[in-house]
Amino acid sequence: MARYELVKRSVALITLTNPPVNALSSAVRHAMAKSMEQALNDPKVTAVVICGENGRFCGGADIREFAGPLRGPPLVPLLDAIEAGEKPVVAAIEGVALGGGFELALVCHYCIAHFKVNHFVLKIIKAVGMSRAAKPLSSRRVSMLTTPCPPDLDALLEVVTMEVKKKARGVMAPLACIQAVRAAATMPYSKGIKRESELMATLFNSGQARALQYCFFAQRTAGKWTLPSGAQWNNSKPREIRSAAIIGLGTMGRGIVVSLARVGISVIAVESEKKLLETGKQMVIGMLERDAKRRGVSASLNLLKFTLSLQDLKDVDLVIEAVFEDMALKKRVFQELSKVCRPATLLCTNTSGLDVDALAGVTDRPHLVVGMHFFSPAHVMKLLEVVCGPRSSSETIATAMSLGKRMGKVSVAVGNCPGFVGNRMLKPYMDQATFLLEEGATPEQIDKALEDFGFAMGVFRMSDLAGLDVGWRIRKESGLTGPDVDPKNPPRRRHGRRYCPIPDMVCEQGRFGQKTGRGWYMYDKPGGTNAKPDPLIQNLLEMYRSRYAIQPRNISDQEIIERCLFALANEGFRILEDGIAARPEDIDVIYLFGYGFPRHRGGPMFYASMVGLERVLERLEHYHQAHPDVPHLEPSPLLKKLVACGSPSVQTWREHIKTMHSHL
Ligand SMILES: CCCCCC/C=C/CC(=O)SCCNC(=O)CCNC(=O)[C@H](O)C(C)(C)COP(=O)(O)OP(=O)(O)OC[C@H]1O[C@@H](n2cnc3c(N)ncnc32)[C@H](O)[C@@H]1OP(=O)(O)O
Repeated sequence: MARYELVKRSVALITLTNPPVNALSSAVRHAMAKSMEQALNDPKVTAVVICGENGRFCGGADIREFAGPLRGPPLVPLLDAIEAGEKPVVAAIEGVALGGGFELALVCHYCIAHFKVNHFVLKIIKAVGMSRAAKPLSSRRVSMLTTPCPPDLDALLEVVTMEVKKKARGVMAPLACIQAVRAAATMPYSKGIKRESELMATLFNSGQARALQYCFFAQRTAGKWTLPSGAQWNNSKPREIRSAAIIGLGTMGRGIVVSLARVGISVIAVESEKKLLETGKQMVIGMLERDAKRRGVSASLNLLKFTLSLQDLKDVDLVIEAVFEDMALKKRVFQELSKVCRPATLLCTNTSGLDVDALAGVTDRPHLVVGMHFFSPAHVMKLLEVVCGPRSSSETIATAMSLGKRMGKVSVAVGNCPGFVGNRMLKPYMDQATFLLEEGATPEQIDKALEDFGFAMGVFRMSDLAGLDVGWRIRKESGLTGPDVDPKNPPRRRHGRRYCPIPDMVCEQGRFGQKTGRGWYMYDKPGGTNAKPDPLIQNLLEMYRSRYAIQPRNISDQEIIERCLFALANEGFRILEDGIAARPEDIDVIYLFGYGFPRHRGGPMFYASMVGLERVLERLEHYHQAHPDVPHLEPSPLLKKLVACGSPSVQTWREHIKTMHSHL
C-alpha cells in the first residue's frame, strides 16, 4: 500500500501502491503514517520523497471505501505531520494529484511535476538541497503562508455565489467550496482547516455525495457490457477502424463527421444533392476549425472527403447512416450499402428509435449491423447508445463500443426496441408533462419545477431545442395524429389510452421550436435561444381546456416532479424487465449524459431508490388510480417485486433481474 525504501543511504522514498490510481485507502493512509514516522525518526534520513506507482501520483480518497463506515487513520493528522516535520518532504508528481492526493502534494515542502522518480531521485535531492540552503524549511510550510485577502471579498464571493447557484442549481459542493475559500482568506490556517473539515463532513453525509459517488462508478460500469452468450467487454476484440463514411450531412451527420475526424479517422461524407453537400461541407469545415482552435491543435481537414456517390464507400471500414428518420429511406440506404461496400464493412445506423434488426434484415451481413445512436449536437454530447440487434455479432458490438470510447463518448450497450432506452423512457415523461398542461399547468411552470429539481432544461425548453417536428412526424407515421387517425377515436384518446393532442396543435401552427423562433416558447428570431413565455400558447391552452370542459386546477411542483419522474423511472423498470438495459446504472448513465438529468440526483433509477421504492410505488398507485387510462402510471412488476424484497440497494437490483430474459 506504501513502499518504503532508503535511497542513496539518506533519502526515504515512499511509493504509494494502490492500483489503479494509488487512492488514499485506509491501508494506504495507515502505511503512509508508519513510513513517515520511520523517516522522521531515522537519523540517516535527510529528506523524504513521496511518489505514486505506475505513473500516477494519487487519485485522492479511495471512493470505493465511501460506501461503508470510514475506517483507518484520518488524513488530516497525517498531512499535519508531513507539513510540520523537520525534514524536507518532496511530492514527485506524475499523472494525477486529485482531491486528497492534491492536499497531500500541497503539504509537502516541495512539489516536482512530471518527474519519473525512479530516474530522478538524485536530481530531486540536489534541487531540494539547494533550495534548503537558500530558504529555511519554515518558509516552505503551507500553514505559515498568508492568504491574500482582497478588500472586496464579500462582494466578490457574492458574485461567484450567484453564478454558481445559476450554473449548478441545487448542488451543495460548489457552495461549500466558496465557504471554504472564505475561511482560507479570513481565518488562521488551523481554524480554516477546521472549518473545511466541518463543511466536508456535511457534504460527506449528504444524499448528493452518495449520488455523485454512484455516478462515478455507474459511468465506469456502463462500459463493461455483457451479452447472455457470455461475450463481453473483456473477451471480445474490437476491429481497428481507420476509415469511416457518414451518409447524410444534416445536424447529426455533421456532428458525427467532426467526432470521427478529430480522433484521426478519415471520413467520407455523403449527401444526395450537390447543394446539400456543399452546405454540409462548409458547416463541417467550420465546426472542425473552431474545435481545433479551441483545443489549440490544427484542424484535421485532410482526413475529409465529400461525395455524392455511394460507390466511393467500397473500401471503408465502417459506415454510419444518418439520413432522415424514415424506415423506407433507411432500408433503401442499407440495401445500397450492402451492394457497394466490401463484405467486411460494418454498417451502423444513427436512428433514434427505429428497428435496427429490420435494417439488418435488408443487408447481406446482419451480424455486422449495429445501432450507433448519437445525441445532438453529436460532436458535443457525450452519450452514445450502442444498439445491439439480435443478430449483431460480439465483434460488431465491441467495435462500436470501442469507437465510441475513442471519440470520447460514454458508450452504453442497449437492446433493440422502439426508442431503445433513452427515447423510450422519454415518452411517459413527456406525456405526463402534456397531461399536466391539460389539467392546468403552463410550460414555464413545469420547466421551472424540473429545472429547480436540477435538470439542465425543463421538458418544454428541451423539446424546443430538439425541434418539435420530429416527434410530430413520428406520431403522424404511427397514426396517432393526422389524416390516418381512426375517426372512431375520441379526440383525447388513442387505442383506448389517454392522448394529449396539444403538441400536434402547436406543430400545426408551424411552431417547431427554436429553429422557427416559436414553439412552446417564443424566441427573438429563428435560431434564437432566449425562451420567453408566449401569450399565444397561454390562449391555446385556455381554448383547449374550455373546448373539452376541463376545469384547470392548481398543480404543485411536487405533483409535477412525481408524475414526470416516477413515470420516467417506472418505464426504466420495464426496460430492465424487458432486458433492453442490462442494469440500472446503464439507464442512469444514459439519462445523465444524454438528457441532462442532474448528476447530484444520480439518474432516474438511483433517484427512485433514494426516494424509497415503497414511496414511488405508493405514489404511482395513487396517480394510476386517478388516471386509469394512462398505463405508464401503472407500477411495473419489477418495482413491485423489489419492494416485496425489501427495497434492496440499486447496485443489487441486477440479482433480481437475472431471471428475466435479455435482449442484449
Ligand atoms: C478518512 C477518509 C479519507 C478522506 C481523505 C480526504 C478526502 C479527500 C476527498 C477526495 O479525495 S474525493 C476523491 C477525489 N478524486 C477523484 O475524484 C478522482 C476520481 N477519478 C478520476 O477522476 C479518474 O478516475 C482519474 C484518476 C483521472 C483516472 O482517469 P482514467 O480515465 O485514466 O481512468 P478511469 O477509468 O477513470 O479509472 C480507472 C480505474 O480507477 C478507479 N478509480 C479512479 N479513481 C478512483 C478513486 N479515487 N478511488 C477508487 N477508485 C478509483 C476507477 O473506478 C477505475 O476502476 P475500474 O475498476 O477500472 O473501472
